[in-house]
Amino acid sequence: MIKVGVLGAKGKMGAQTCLAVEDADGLELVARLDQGDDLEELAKAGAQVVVDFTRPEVVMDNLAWCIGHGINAVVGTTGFDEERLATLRGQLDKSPGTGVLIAANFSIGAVLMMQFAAKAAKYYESVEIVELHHPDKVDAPSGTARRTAELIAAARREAGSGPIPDATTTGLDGARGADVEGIRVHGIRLRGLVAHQEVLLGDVGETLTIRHDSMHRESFMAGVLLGVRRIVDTPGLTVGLEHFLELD
Ligand SMILES: NC(=O)C1=CN([C@@H]2O[C@H](COP(=O)(O)OP(=O)(O)OC[C@H]3O[C@@H](n4cnc5c(N)ncnc54)[C@H](OP(=O)(O)O)[C@@H]3O)[C@@H](O)[C@H]2O)C=CC1
Ligand SMILES: O=C(O)C1=N[C@H](C(=O)O)C[C@H](O)C1
Repeated sequence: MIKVGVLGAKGKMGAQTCLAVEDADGLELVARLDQGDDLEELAKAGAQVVVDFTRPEVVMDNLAWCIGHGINAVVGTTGFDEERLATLRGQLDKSPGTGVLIAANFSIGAVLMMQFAAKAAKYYESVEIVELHHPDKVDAPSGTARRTAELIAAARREAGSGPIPDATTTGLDGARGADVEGIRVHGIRLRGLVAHQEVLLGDVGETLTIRHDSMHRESFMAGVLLGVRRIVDTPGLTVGLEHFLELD
């Protein structure tokens, strides 16, 4: 049995994760912590893996504590950039044997959407991302959109693609979305939505749209459970659930 603790257990994703872990073979839910709870409870409960679905502003402190205590972590919380990842690598170097998985999105379909978009990106002159979420989301752009843009930008750099055409010289602030490594990302917040994303690619005479929709938070749970099962044998930092899916 793998002993699992959940951070952010009263939140939307944390609560769903507790249900999934309780139902899963080979996993035991030993701690549910939320805002104001003492992280020491995780150690007292013997947690081997902590799943973090909290907030971008607290996740780094949570991870420093987990790594310092040699507890593996599966992280869905957003807000990761290269600087944060480098900090984690440095902490993990001092705690050999401990593993951390950072996954912008645990839905298998969303992982595929990101991979397909990165693969398609070099064939099209234009590419933009539209992410659509529930209005209670605190961060924008979404972690998924940011990661998708980074993957697309890397693929285009590798292929030697030119700049994306855009003749805009005047406009209102925000009208062309956020710029993530040269890729435009647009955010929609709408009651009724959960988590959705479109990657639009265009070239002369044609467009390709790659869209993924999470209609329920259960869509993330297969990926979370896979992450929990794999991270106990995967020391160091893993960025992206694709590394635990045999995609090639
Ligand atoms: N990777 C993925 O597949 C997915 C990632 N996410 C990401 O996960 C994160 C959480 O999303 P969601 O569940 O919707 O958000 P919620 O706001 O519903 O839940 C977050 C929970 O964490 C609690 N919390 C805040 N600070 C701490 C702390 N220091 N220790 C423990 N708990 C704390 C919050 O309490 P309080 O409300 O009192 O602050 C709240 O209960 C977001 O960053 C979101 O983008 C979401 C869906 C899928
Ligand atoms: O806050 C959410 O809901 C989600 N957050 C993640 C993100 O920012 O990409 C994953 C998914 O989009 C749902």
